[in-house]
Amino acid sequence: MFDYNVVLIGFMGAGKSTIAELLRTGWGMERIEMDALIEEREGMRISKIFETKGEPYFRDLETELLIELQARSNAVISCGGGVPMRERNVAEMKKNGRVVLLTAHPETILERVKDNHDRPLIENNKTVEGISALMEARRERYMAAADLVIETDRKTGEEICRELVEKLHRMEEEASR
Ligand SMILES: Nc1ncnc2c1ncn2[C@@H]1O[C@H](COP(=O)(O)OP(=O)(O)O)[C@@H](O)[C@H]1O
Ligand SMILES: O=C(O)C1=C[C@@H](OP(=O)(O)O)[C@@H](O)[C@H](O)C1
Ligand SMILES: [Mg+2]
Repeated sequence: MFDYNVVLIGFMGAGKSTIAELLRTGWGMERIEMDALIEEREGMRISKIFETKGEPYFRDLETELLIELQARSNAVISCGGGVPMRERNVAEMKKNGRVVLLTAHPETILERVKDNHDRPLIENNKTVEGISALMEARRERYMAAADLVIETDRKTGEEICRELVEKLHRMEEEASR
């Protein structure tokens, strides 16, 4: 469908993994889930990697994986929420990808993540205030990395996918004019 990768970024719970799966099933794109690949290779859940090896170790794995993924195309790459915080990572994802930022308000995020316990960075402060603070700290880098921004509050996954595909096609048309 695309001759590049679609790279999904955004805060935890913005819907990156969900939208990647829908683009796989509904649009036939190959789905690459960075967190799942890292878990598989390390033989450990993300929370266990943070606990036993530390966050910097995990961040290095993310960078190595992104570099490796540049060999792909027409894949949807679902990043972990922290990936765009490293400038090097953003440079990598832009080499062969269009970067799509999914956003949602902290209240929506809290509702979506409250019953999941595999997000170590928010596990100890799962409140609107805690989520807002981390979101604010990340906003600037997220926006700087994005080629396209899609708000996800009160939209279904299918609606978000349709909007994403339409906007990317429109971007291509405009670029080719
Ligand atoms: N548009 C949406 N509307 C309602 N719930 C959603 C939506 N997108 C994702 N979710 C739910 O929110 C939770 C987190 O989504 P996920 O795709 O894992 O986010 P991310 O990968 O960005 O952390 C999941 O339970 C998912 O089913
Ligand atoms: O925002 C982050 O720093 C993280 C987000 C998580 O992925 P999701 O965004 O898919 O929850 C996961 O990579 C890890 O817990 C760190
Ligand atoms: Mg995810």
